[in-house]
Amino acid sequence: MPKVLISDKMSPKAAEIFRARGIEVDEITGKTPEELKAIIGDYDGLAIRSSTKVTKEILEAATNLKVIGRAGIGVDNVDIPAASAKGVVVMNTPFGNSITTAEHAIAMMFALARQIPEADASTQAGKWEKSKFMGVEVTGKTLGLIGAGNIGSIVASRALGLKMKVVAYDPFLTPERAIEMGVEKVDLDTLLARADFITLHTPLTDQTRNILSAENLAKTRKGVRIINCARGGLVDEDALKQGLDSGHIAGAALDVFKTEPAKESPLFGTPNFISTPHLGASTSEAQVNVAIQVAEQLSDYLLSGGVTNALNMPSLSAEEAPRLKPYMALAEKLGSLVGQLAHGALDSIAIEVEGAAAELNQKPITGAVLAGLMKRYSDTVNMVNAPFLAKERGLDVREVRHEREGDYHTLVRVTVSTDAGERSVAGTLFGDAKPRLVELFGIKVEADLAGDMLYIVNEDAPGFIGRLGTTLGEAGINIGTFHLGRRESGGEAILLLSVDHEVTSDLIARIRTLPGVRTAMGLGF
Ligand SMILES: NC(=O)C1=CN([C@@H]2O[C@H](COP(=O)(O)OP(=O)(O)OC[C@H]3O[C@@H](n4cnc5c(N)ncnc54)[C@H](O)[C@@H]3O)[C@@H](O)[C@H]2O)C=CC1
Ligand SMILES: O=C(O)CCC(=O)C(=O)O
Repeated sequence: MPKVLISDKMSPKAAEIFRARGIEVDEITGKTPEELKAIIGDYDGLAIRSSTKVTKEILEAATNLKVIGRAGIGVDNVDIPAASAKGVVVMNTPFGNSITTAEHAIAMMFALARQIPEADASTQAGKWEKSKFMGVEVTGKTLGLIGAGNIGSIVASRALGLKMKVVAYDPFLTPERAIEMGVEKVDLDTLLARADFITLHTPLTDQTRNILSAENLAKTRKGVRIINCARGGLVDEDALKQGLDSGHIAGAALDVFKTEPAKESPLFGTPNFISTPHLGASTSEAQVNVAIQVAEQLSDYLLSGGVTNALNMPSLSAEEAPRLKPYMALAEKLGSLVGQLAHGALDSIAIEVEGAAAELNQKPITGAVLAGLMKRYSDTVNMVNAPFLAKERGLDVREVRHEREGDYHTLVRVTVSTDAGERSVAGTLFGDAKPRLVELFGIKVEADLAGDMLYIVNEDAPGFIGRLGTTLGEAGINIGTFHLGRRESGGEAILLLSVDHEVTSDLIARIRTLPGVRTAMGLGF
């Protein structure tokens, strides 16, 4: 039974779902990195929010971990390259808290426009400072949206409903989508120059880090109000403080900080500065949404291989997963076979699917072929990290789809190019589930690829099989299955034998001395 750890505070719905789906679950929150490292090795899945930092060190200790699920959007607390390299799938729940976070940004905008937190504190202190708090209307004002994705577009729609004008800076926003959203697409400098309110909704990346730098803040209009409910690090906090102190910036609202938890900051106590402790996603609705989604996604992956919202591998629905399972087994075997048989430095690989296989999602098949192929380079390779490993090695991967059926109703063919030439193998599924090799280097052969095998290329001549049988018998090797293929009578023949014992180098050396043998090697599946 798979085991999942919930390491951040999450709606009880998550644990309920795991248990209902037959997954053992522990809820252990508030652990230090050292404490987490000590226990993570027990778990197949990890469900987190933003407090748990899944670093390379944690991943190194996570010897059984297969999947990490972020109940939320931002995954900057997960070392995704390290997870990918380890073959751990990383998923998020990209929509469950978007409305809630957009509403928080709008709430912050109103709080700034009417100085609600300060007016509240003053009133409750018995001051009744009616003339001190003069607000501004948002109607007719320009909202500058930096990042027009899921949350940004919800913020835009709410702002348009409030009769604001919305200008958006997002390099990936198409003109058509901008029209559909009812916003004006502008460049960053134009946004900075025109916006009365600026709200940030981008992930933290190398391109967005410090996007509101001192230099960019200086380009804003006097009296601008700034809201960040996305990620700390998007705004230069020192420059923001200076802008507030000088009066150039009329107000700033931060839900997120460069360092969290932000227990101290030069901004604290600054007039017209308001903050919340990363509450963007904190509504009961959003927390139930993300808890349900993360638990369903992790369960699907652990129980059936279904992949939804993964950031480091292609999606695969829970319905598709069982159909693809035998193909992945076939693909992995073909990748492994071609990896064991190919000589020289790998240059490129083509993965072709034909007939029924062409109706399926090809990415998982490709991942499985690459995992089989890369097994000879790494013990920890799987279909998640194999594409990354292949890329790292500069391997050119090509996917080809032929809808027509050939000799078989379904076929997967793998062709590798090395500096020694091209090698191709192909396999099918018998009875829709049994992987079977049907072609090896252009020669038709039918074989199961399982356990220890002997691969021999010889001249097709009478007496050879007898001599081989004697050699194997003398070595105490029992033959399980025997498969023969040849180009033409008297030409080159290929023998694939499954044997009950590991094929030693001594045995290979003896087989190579038999007359007519061109190649002999052991294979393992
Ligand atoms: N405060 C909180 O509790 C929460 C914060 N967030 C944060 O909000 C961020 C946005 O979430 P979504 O809208 O769902 O993500 P999304 O991926 O749908 O949208 C992000 C947008 O940023 C744009 N973008 C990327 N690089 C950019 C750049 N250099 N300049 C301008 N735009 C750029 C993208 O094109 C995309 O349209 C998340 O990455 C997360 O960090 C999300 C949920 C809760
Ligand atoms: O889980 C949370 O409270 C934070 C949410 C968040 O920042 C996100 O989803 O990116």
